Amino acid sequence: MEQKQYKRKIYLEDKPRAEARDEILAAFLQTAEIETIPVVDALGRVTAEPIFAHVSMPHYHASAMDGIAVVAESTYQAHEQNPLYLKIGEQCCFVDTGNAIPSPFNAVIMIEYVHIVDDETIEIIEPATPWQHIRPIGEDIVQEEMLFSQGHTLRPADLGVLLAAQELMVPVVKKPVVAIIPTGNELVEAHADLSPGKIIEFNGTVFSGFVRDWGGEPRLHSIVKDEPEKIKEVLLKAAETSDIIVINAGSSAGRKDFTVHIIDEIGEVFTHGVAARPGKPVILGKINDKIVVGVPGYPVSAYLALEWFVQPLICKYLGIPVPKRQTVPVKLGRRIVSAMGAEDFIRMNIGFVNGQFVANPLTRAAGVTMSYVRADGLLIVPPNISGYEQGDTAEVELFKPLEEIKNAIVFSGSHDLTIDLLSSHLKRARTERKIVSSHVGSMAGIMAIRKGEAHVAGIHLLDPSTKQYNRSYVNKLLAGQDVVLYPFLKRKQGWILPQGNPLGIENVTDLVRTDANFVNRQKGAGTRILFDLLLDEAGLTADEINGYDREMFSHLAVAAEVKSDEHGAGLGIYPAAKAMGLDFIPVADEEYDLVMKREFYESDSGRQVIEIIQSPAFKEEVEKIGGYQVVEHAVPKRVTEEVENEDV
Ligand SMILES: Nc1nc2c(c(=O)[nH]1)N[C@H]1C(S)=C(S)[C@@H](COP(=O)(O)OP(=O)(O)OC[C@H]3O[C@@H](n4cnc5c(N)ncnc54)[C@H](O)[C@@H]3O)O[C@H]1N2
Ligand code: MOO
Repeated sequence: MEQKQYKRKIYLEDKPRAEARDEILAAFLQTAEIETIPVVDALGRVTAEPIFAHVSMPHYHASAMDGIAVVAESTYQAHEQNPLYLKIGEQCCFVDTGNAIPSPFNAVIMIEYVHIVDDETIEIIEPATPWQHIRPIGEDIVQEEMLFSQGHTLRPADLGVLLAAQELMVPVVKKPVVAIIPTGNELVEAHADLSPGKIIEFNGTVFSGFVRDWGGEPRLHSIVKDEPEKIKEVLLKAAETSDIIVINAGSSAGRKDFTVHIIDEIGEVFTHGVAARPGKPVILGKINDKIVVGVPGYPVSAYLALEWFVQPLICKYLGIPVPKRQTVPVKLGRRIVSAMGAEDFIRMNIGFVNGQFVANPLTRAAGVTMSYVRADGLLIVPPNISGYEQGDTAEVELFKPLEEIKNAIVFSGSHDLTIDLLSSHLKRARTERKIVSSHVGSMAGIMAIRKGEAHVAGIHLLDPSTKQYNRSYVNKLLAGQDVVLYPFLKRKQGWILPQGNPLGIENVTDLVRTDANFVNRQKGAGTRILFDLLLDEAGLTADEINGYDREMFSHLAVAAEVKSDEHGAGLGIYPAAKAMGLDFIPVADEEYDLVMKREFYESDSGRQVIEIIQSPAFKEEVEKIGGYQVVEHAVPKRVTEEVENEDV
């Protein structure tokens, strides 16, 4: 088949998000269909009509207590000094909670206040009032009463009410069918063999989850190749069989991004590009009166665009308001820059430190799904401001319950595998506490403690002048603060080398001798400081090292680089080498310690962290990783006292 040539679309619009949304909402004319389904299947569904009770509850006068049923008026003389004797079966009868009250009785006396004299007689010393301890007909639900109006989302207790009122079937709004079409020649199924350029298709599954959560019925199409005729065919089919169409990727300016042209050809395009980042290259249009939402390929952009445009469509169809997230004011731990003219959606970590919520941005790259997965909330920077200064207060939409955020232990500084282990041990201990960590490096971790933005920081900073780890930095940067430096781990730092060490590298001089392609760490990283010290000790300079300027931000990234290069070499921790199947030659024992404010250290959370660290189970697991040793019987030292005595 001959393929039509489409011109690349280079410039996108910057339409305000609300305007773009209102346009498609106005054009979305699907009338909701109604279906009548069994109540037992109706959880989360939206009522399509008002629902009235078929029967009352209770539908008879029922005893509310275990006891005896009496005629109230016949008990009025009963008194402590004047006990009244009633004949069982004639003047009273036994009833249990829920039993029907036989005629002519009209009150129940609880069994605790009844003295059973013999098989035929009971004695009471207090009168009963009419209808006491009786649930009259319709106490709960009256026949013909309106139980729910239309547009009500059914919750578990609502289903109980419907069954109790003998409403067995319930008319609900049919779930709008949302076609989800992943496109792209590069996409493969998750089980496929991977080669560079191949991308696992996962957006479709994420979209399906969102659609289901919002009350729609997802229909996930198999991967469609970047062939205009094929895409056209699938879109036209979807327009016949679904209420809303979502097409993924091909929304931008790439050579194969022709979705917009296709929609334009077989339908109408309202919008191509909204003033929001990420998520800008959205396409909104319609095909045969069905709204089509073209969401960008990058996952985070896609999730956001789906929430902006598909959720409101589903809610409109169901006749319910778009749910809003709870918001909370937070202090910003970092400066946030935002381009004017567009909204910025920034995923944030939020912690509760020193009585206030502190939030830090996660990466803003739209391809990093973990930034969405890890986020506690979303900061939406309006289009008319250029960002916030560090320390400013801003409102953040919450992804999680506030309580969960309040219970989080905010971990900053340099990340280490063992912190994830610590986190999982906290979970195993079934506490409500958990660790949220932002990996900012040792120096920034100390600063976070200083500014009261983190509870604990992991640090490994070698002081070249003293050749000691951590202490001098804490003394200097946290002078005058009541903090604890907790010796935590010794971890092996060493040369990370290709398998079999083809260049025969054993020390820093060998790097120069063999002209190896060194992979460095970023400035401020503990490993970088160690490397500089090794250079210095060997009397070498940075410009003698091939690759000194090639900076990676993690041990694993260094190992990954070394793995891809026969002549590569890096410095890092053993587990990174092990993870990539590389050789490792130990160079030094690095001290990875924890810094925390004394207030935290002495709090329940702090104590629990220390308890776990000192537990044999934790130590064993850490040491099993290899290259680690937990500092035995680590006793916290009072840094403050030393600080006070030191000239800093
Ligand atoms: N020259 C320009 N290039 C790009 C622009 C631009 O304005 N000018 N915009 C960038 C932005 S912003 C975004 S967002 C993306 C949007 O790209 P497309 O919608 O055209 O999508 P693709 O290029 O096909 O894919 C991008 C990327 O997304 C991932 N992806 C795609 N589909 C899936 C899927 N089903 N499951 C998982 N992941 C998926 C994948 O990593 C793709 O590489 O364009 C920028 N470029
Ligand atoms: O704006 Mo794109 O949507 O950053 O990722």
